[in-house]
Amino acid sequence: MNNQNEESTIESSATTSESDNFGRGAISDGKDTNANEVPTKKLSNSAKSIVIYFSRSGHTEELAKEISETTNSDILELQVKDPYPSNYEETVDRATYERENELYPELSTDIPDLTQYQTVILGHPIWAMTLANPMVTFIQKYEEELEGKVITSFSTNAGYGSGNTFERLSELLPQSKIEEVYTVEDRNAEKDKDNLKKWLSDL
Ligand SMILES: Cc1cc2nc3c(=O)[nH]c(=O)nc-3n(C[C@H](O)[C@H](O)[C@H](O)COP(=O)(O)O)c2cc1C
Repeated sequence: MNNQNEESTIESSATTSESDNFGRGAISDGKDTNANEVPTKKLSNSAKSIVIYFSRSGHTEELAKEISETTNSDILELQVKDPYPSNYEETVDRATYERENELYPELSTDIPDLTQYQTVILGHPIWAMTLANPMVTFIQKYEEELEGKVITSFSTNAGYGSGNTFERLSELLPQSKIEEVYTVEDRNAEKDKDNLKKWLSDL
């Protein structure tokens, strides 16, 4: 099944209502990258790892903060210059157009010097069974800076898993060491702490 069909499957088969804010109902609620609030950023001189994430409706962001705290990693939230609409369907339409035309969105985030980090932990939602578009922008732009580093990713999804995340990371970052990825259905993140812990301990 190709990505487009997978995405359509999410759209048509999702059973969530807008009100529970998961899966198809995951509206951009003003608490994430579309907000006017200050983006998450904690950078130190000493950390050996950094969490760099994009989140549209807040689920990946929660996980990002937890992972950064647990691993004593620095943390940086990516924002796009032109925020995605709060409406889910409109976001899907825009994301599909961007992906199909390889017009990944411009970021507005200043990226720090990544030299000090041995490990870069990327966080993103799953869009069309792959990395959300803004993460592709980041990786393509900073491929050289990520060379030689250990790279892994965590993601939240609407129940369909991580898709081709690992393969896509390996393809985009051929000079990095890609570790096993972690993904969780957004509504189950709270219940999946044992798996998260295990994944982190294997890093
Ligand atoms: C444009 C778009 C495409 C999506 N495609 C998928 C998908 O292919 N598979 C899936 O399981 N979830 C998909 N989702 C659902 C999100 O991955 C899920 O709601 C995620 O938790 C959102 O993370 P966030 O709150 O950090 O933005 C999609 C959501 C959007 C907005």
